[in-house]
Formats: sequence, structure tokens, C-alpha cells
Amino acid sequence: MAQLTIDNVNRILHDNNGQRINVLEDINFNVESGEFISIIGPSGCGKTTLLRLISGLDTPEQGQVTVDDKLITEPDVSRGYVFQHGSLFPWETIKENISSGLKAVDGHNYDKKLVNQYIELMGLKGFENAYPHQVSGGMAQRAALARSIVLKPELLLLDEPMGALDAFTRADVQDVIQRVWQQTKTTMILVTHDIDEAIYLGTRIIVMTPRPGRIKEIVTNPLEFPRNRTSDEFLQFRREIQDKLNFGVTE
Ligand SMILES: Nc1ncnc2c1ncn2[C@@H]1O[C@H](COP(=O)(O)OP(=O)(O)OP(=O)(O)O)[C@@H](O)[C@H]1O
Repeated sequence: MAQLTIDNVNRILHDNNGQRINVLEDINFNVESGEFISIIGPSGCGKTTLLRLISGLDTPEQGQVTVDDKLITEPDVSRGYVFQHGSLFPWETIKENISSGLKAVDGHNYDKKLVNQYIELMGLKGFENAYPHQVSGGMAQRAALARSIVLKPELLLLDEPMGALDAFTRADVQDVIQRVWQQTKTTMILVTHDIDEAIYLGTRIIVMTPRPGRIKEIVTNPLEFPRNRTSDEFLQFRREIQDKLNFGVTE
């Protein structure tokens, strides 16, 4: 992928009473190949809707979403999607889950070496034959990530994949995602509520505001890799992002 372009996008939905909701208004940004974009904003500001538009699961009323000038109209294997609850198939083992997409695309001659490579990289060795209910939440999310990444997507969309994890497991999965991003150079877009997570992973951070869902600001992350969550620079940048989100300010 050379460039993803979100051009003047508006998305209107209706609530149960038929009231119109401007879920997204005037959304404009570009993503270059190899970037890691974090999208952060309060609940209901349209983050998931935006990710769905980029994946092709949804289409905007106005504006367009393109990859290398090609209009996105439906989901495509070149754009992976990892959900908050990884949605592994409960009836398949971890290895079968990771292989499932590859098998669907390449049949029985799928790249088994690649699957083993990711089992190793994701720290799932020894758990290949376990079923999702037999592994921890963090392992299940690492498996869900592996299932998407073995398909070598050009763009990986991460919809709060660490949202349901405890703080320790969350930090562990963040490190795994960062490692995979650095090794594969896959472009990634992460939706999160967690300011530290957005900063730890993102090369740019899109700050959104709700009702209507708009981009308030796109901030380039000044922190070098490897990043230290407790460094003065990190904490200072976090304060900057918190201010943009009016975090801690009650209306
Ligand atoms: N299918 C739908 N029909 C009607 N309204 C919807 C639909 N999907 C989302 N919405 C509304 O659109 C708004 C944005 O939803 P969205 O899930 O994109 O926000 P979000 O920022 O991802 O929220 P959260 O952080 O809580 O997951 C919300 O007000 C939601 O109620």
C-alpha cells in the first residue's frame, strides 16, 4: 500500500427513534505506507465507524476512502481487521485458527512454515493444540493477531484489541503488536480509549471529538523507539494529548 486517503467523509446513521446522528463529519487524512496511526477519542465519537469504512464493511454517504487511488467498496484480504474480542473460532485449536484464513485463500497447500513462524513470534509455542477457552485472554488476542497477519495484509485495522485485557496483559500484547509492526512493516491503524497505548504505539495520533464525530487534531508522535512508558518525554507528551482530549475536564 502506498497511500490510504480519507477524503471529506461523512457518515450519517439513525437511532431507534429515527433521529439522525452525524456519526462522522468532514473526516480528512492520509496514511502513508508503514505508518502506525492511533485513533483516540471518547466513546461514541465514531472510531469504530471510521475503521469499518476503511475496511469496506461500511460505506460513507459523502466523500470517499481510497487505497492507492482505488475506491474501497467492500472488504478485501489486503485489509486485515482484529476485533476487541478476537473472535477466534471456539471449535478450532489455536493453530487451526491461525491457519484458517490462509487455508481459505490458498487451500491445503497453505504456507505451514509461516504459521509456525507466527506461533513462535507470538509466544504461542506449546499452545498450538489448545482451544481458545483453554488459553488466556492475551494469548487469544495474540492468536487473533497472528490469524490476520499471516495473510500479509497491506493494512491492519485494530479495533481496541486490548480493550478487554488487564494492564499487564495489555502491555504484553502492545509489545507483540509493536514487534510485528516493526518486523513486517505493515501499515497499522489502531482504535483505542487508552492514551498511553495510543502514544506507545502510534507514529501519529488522531484525536477525535464526539457529536458529530470529527478530527480535532492529528499529532505527530515525537518519541523515538524503543519507547519508555515512564520517561519524562512520554509523560509530557501524554499531558499534551490529555489536554487536546480535555481529559479530566467536566463540562
Ligand atoms: N448501526 C448503527 N445504527 C445507528 N447508530 C449507530 C450504529 N453504529 C453506531 N452508531 C452510533 O454511531 C456513534 C458512533 O459509534 P462508534 O461505535 O463508531 O463509536 P466509537 O467511538 O467506536 O465508540 P466506542 O469507543 O464506545 O466503541 C454512536 O453514537 C453509536 O450509537
